[in-house]
Amino acid sequence: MRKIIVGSRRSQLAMTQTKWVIDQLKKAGAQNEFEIKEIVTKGDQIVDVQLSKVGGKGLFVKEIQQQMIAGDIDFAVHSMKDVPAELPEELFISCMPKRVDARDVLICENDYTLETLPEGAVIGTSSLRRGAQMLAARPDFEIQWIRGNIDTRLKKLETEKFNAILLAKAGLERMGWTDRVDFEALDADMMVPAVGQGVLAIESRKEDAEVTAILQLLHDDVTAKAATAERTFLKAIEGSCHVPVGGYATVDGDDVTLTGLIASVDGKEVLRVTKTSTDAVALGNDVADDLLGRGGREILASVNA
Ligand SMILES: NCc1[nH]cc(CCC(=O)O)c1CC(=O)O
Repeated sequence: MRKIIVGSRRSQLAMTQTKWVIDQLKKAGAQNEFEIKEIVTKGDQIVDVQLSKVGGKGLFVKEIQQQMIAGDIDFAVHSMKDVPAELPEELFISCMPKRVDARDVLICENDYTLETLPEGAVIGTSSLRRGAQMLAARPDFEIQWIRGNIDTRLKKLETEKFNAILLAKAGLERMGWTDRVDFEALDADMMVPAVGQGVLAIESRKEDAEVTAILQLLHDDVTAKAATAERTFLKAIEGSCHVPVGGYATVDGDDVTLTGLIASVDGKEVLRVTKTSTDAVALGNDVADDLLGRGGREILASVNA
């Protein structure tokens, strides 16, 4: 029986996700031996810089992809959110396990809530999307950049000037920390989640039929349909990580409903479009076209200028 080598970033979240996938594969009947190979990516080495300024999310996956193409690892578990729209020719997302809660959460100091946070409260986030939507709801807030893994950010809430921080609920859940911290889940209408948030994307080589078959054990079609709509949307607007962009799809029977969002960094302009279709790809493109036509193009141009 072939031993499967699984590449993983060294971060706590990445290792937890990778171990979870291996565990689930075994529970679903995979007989193989799995070995985790830790990979330290450029993205992991850079701290305290706003990520969009140093090359963006792709930093976390590029080196993993290179090792996969070279055959040094057989698959890797990514947060879908961190996977760029375009993959290398040799690779594909062969499995998306069932999505967890896609919403963002607000974690406040001193038992504050979104309602009771004082005027001018300092909110920590590393996401332009979260910052812009927060400012749209509460223009008096001050957004401050915060980086580091989830644990580091939670510590910074205690030790630094932040009154609250914003995180993905999925990260807290996967770490098993939903009991450790008090959080307020933000409605997806008020805070449109990031494309792919809450989804795990397992990447492998297209030609590796054996690994593809094993990973199918965990694949969830509903999740894949929603992720397809969201990622088609993201690709169609050619959104970079320099622009606040969100996309969130839900599936009900054959229907997919997608909300796309483009906002200015200061949250003064927020464009949102929601549409439903049975065709996830057509829907992603349709929502993108609509948003671009309604002023999204101008926002993107002004940020990229
Ligand atoms: N940007 C980092 C990142 N990448 C994936 C998650 C966890 C959420 C997910 O899997 O979608 C997080 C943490 C966060 O955004 O709070």
